[in-house]
Amino acid sequence: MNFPESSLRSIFNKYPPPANANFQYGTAGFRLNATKLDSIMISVSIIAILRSFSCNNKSIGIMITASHNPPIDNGVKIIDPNGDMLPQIWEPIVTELSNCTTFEKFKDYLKPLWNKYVVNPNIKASIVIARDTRESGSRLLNICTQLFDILSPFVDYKNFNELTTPQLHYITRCFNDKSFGKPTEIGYYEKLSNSFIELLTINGHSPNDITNLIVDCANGVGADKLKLFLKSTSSSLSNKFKIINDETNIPSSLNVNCGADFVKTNQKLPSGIDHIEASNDSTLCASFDGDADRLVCYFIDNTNNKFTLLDGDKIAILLSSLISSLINQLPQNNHNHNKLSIGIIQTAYANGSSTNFIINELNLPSICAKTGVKHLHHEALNYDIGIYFEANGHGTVLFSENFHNIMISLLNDHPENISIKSLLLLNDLINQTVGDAISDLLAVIVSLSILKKSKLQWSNTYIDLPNKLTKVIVNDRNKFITTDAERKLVEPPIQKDIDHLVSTVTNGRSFVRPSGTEDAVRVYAEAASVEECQYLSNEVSKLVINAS
Ligand SMILES: CC(=O)N[C@H]1[C@@H](OP(=O)(O)O)O[C@H](CO)[C@@H](O)[C@@H]1O
Ligand SMILES: [Mg+2]
Repeated sequence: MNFPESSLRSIFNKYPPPANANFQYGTAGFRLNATKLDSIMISVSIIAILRSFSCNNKSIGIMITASHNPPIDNGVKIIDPNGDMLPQIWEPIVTELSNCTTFEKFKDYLKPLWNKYVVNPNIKASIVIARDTRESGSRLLNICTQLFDILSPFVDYKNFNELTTPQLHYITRCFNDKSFGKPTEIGYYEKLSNSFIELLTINGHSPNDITNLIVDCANGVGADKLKLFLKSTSSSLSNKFKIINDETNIPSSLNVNCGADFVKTNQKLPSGIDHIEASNDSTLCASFDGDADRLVCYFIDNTNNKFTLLDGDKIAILLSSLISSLINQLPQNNHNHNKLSIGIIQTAYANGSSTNFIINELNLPSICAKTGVKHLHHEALNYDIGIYFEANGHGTVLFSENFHNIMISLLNDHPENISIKSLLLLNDLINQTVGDAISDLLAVIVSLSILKKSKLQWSNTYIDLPNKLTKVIVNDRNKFITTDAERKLVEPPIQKDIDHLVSTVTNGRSFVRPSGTEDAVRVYAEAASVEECQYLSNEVSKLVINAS
């Protein structure tokens, strides 16, 4: 009998769940007001231990963050051994355990799971844990480590303290696959730096001739980590970066009037960047979110004095253009690369113009996945090169083993070929586990350099259709049921009415779905003109309100 009942009872009683607990492990794990998370940390830590046992004692990650949410919130999510999200079948298990309000219920639910997975208690589970810079982070992390300490016969853990979310995803994967990289923060910087500098060099560039950058770090963990990255790499690179909103010592400033979500939602400069700076032809502005897994770029267009956003869709197109161009330049005497499949994964929130560009100009397949990066990631795994981005700036490029094998065999025959080498280096530069603001920004810089594109040319690749995203508060968002990658409503029965409204405007598109992270329903509308888009958005919102 190895179930550690008395240890669990003591920690459960120290951090009991509220009597009315109704928690849900959602799109981004648990995310709520930080004062409500104590008991959740216990459930998450135990499930992470069980998940490790169920994966032959591989290391599992626990990341404590609430990304772009306000400073008073926090959250926690579990990272699987290969660096991606906890598989969906485990989500209801974490949810159920977190909602056991008495120790008896908790024990009754947990014990069979424990007995199922902890079959060889002589081999320990392995956990890696980190947090962002939120004020509540160290207290919440300490609850997890208290649990690991009292369960020390069953679990080993390594506490990394502050990391960005993608750094912990990367490190979790490294713990389980030594060939992926060194499982340390320094190892992460080395991998990025070496591949970035070499990519520039072999393509005839140097860090001296890249664009100047102003990076808004949302006053979050990305600020400290970007500085450490720049310190660890060649000094001329740091001359190109101006880091702003880096006040990680003022936790109340996190994501306030700054960061990727603020810039994307408000379509304006964050605080800390003035209009003149952002108008400078030789400067590109970028924003991370609070845990540095999202990136958006932007500038003021001098030709019309307008704020110009380069969002996740534009980043996906830029990276796809580079990858397509490198693939087209591969040596022709070996046809293996014709077998490489490339897919671009978007969600319904991708601007219609970007989808048209992918299909008609890049001649690549565009796949629509459900909202939430785990869905996009999953789809991207179906391709040799799977490029996925949410419009809000979360995304990455996944390179398959087949891709790697083909490149290595091509390199054998053509050891000096720059396109082959560049593709292999991109595989190292771009975080293979999850969207990563630092890595994505470096990939953007490299793409602009190699493709010899200015930010204006990048922005003019295609012109976004006017679009509007609205939040509608309803009594019960769970009444809204969707199908077709969330593009159509099954319930309530208003899809026909939405279709009719869409048909009354030029190039119209609109869909309604319940948010997975907020208690609201989201209405998206796009059309050929701002007026038609506004009209469509208003009318569909009215339908939603009347139907709820
Ligand atoms: C329209 C939108 O931006 N939705 C966001 C938001 O999800 P919702 O389910 O829409 O609340 O938060 C998710 C987690 O951060 C992110 O993956 C997603 O893109
Ligand atoms: Mg984030």
